[in-house]
Amino acid sequence: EDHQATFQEVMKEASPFNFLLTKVTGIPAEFNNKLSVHIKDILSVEMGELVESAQFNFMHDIPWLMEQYPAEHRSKPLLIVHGEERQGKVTLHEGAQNFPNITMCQAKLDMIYGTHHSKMMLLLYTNGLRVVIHTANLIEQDWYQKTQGVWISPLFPKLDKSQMSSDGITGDSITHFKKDLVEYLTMYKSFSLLRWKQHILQHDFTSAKVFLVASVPGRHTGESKNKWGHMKVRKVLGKQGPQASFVKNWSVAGQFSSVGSLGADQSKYLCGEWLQSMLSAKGVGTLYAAKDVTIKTLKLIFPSKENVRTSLEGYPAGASIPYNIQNARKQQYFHAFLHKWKADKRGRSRASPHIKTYALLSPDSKNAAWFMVTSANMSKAAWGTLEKNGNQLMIRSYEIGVMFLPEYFVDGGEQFSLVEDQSTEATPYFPIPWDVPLEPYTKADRPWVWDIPYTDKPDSHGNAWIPG
Ligand SMILES: CNc1ccc(C(=O)O)c(C(=O)O)c1
Repeated sequence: EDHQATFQEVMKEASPFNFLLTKVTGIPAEFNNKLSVHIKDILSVEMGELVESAQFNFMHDIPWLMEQYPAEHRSKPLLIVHGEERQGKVTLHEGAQNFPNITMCQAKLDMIYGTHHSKMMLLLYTNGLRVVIHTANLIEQDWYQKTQGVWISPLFPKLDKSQMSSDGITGDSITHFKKDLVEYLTMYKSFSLLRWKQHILQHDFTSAKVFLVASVPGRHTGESKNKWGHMKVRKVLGKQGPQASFVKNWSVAGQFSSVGSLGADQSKYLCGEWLQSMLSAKGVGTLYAAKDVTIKTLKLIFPSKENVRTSLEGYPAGASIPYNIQNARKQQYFHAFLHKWKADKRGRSRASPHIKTYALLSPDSKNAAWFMVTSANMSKAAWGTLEKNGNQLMIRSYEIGVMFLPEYFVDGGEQFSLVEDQSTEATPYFPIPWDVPLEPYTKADRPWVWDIPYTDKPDSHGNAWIPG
């Protein structure tokens, strides 16, 4: 229907998961009315009267970003948290020079090839604080015709002084979201984020039902090894995840928009380390030994060349899917796990995915034991790689995401339904972005690779792709 859902209606419908997709230009209105938001909705006065905000991201078009705030919010203090250096930093500061309300925070990138990839908004209102964790850069192109994910926290009310304790963290939830977010911000060792750490400490996060899954650059050892990247996932799933007996022959789904170098064969990193964390469960360490992993155990969703060619943007969508031929050539084994991007249910099969999501799927793909939306692509830089005989987790980039576990939304909950009309009170429907069952690549399909030419078939705008 063409009725434009108000943002309050959208947020009501989104509860309790508050996991939405960005609106897409050029698809039928019904798909933009259902669990969809634009950045202007997130920053609107309807969400609260803004006092100040912080925008963590990889790419910031500051004049465009300022336009997304309503006029009455454009003079409020805004902290831009970025990882730009050298000329990139100069260009970013130039974009901010006309806005006296803007302060810059350059995240330290001590590990070579690391990026400040985290995408998060901290929104302080007169009546509380909200956290938004998402997957879109702060540039118009990322909010136009792509599939992007957005988690919008509940409004966290201010703690009154009596509830504050001098030591430790008050007003946290059983998922320790507040404590983990404070620890994440602390890792920046930045004075401007100290202010935001205080704001967070002063608010009541007891309604936060998600787990924070983040990455910070460094070589993490001891207890810190399990605080970040895929080892955080391993810890959460091992302690609070599904019962191993319940998910014995379930499959890990991984959906992402870029791929790093994963090593010479699957038994090393992909199945030997990363998947071992994703397959973790209560009761046993992990569900499968690397040698037992088959294409039934690991289902990866990554745009094929055809997905990109026929997308709303055409081949230029591929400029945001930086999988290079050098890595693709070295890891042909990876392509055996690949499935097409398909999102008919959400009207987004042609909205090229920039979202990154992960899940544990039942054998019939009708249920999930957990779901994650994050900035982290399929790479060692993002998730970390174990070194020193497994005693150290080396991470290059900042990443941030949230994980949904059923029992934190439904008492005794064990699974989410992925099929809306088969959901029940005990098995609530979780609005995943992509279609199930997943569709494997055909023999003719190839993963999108961004640095080779495609002149055989024109894209949806009649153009070829000839990288510079
Ligand atoms: C090297 N830089 C990037 C690589 C991949 C991505 C992605 O999210 O897929 C992004 C980004 O868009 O933040 C940057």
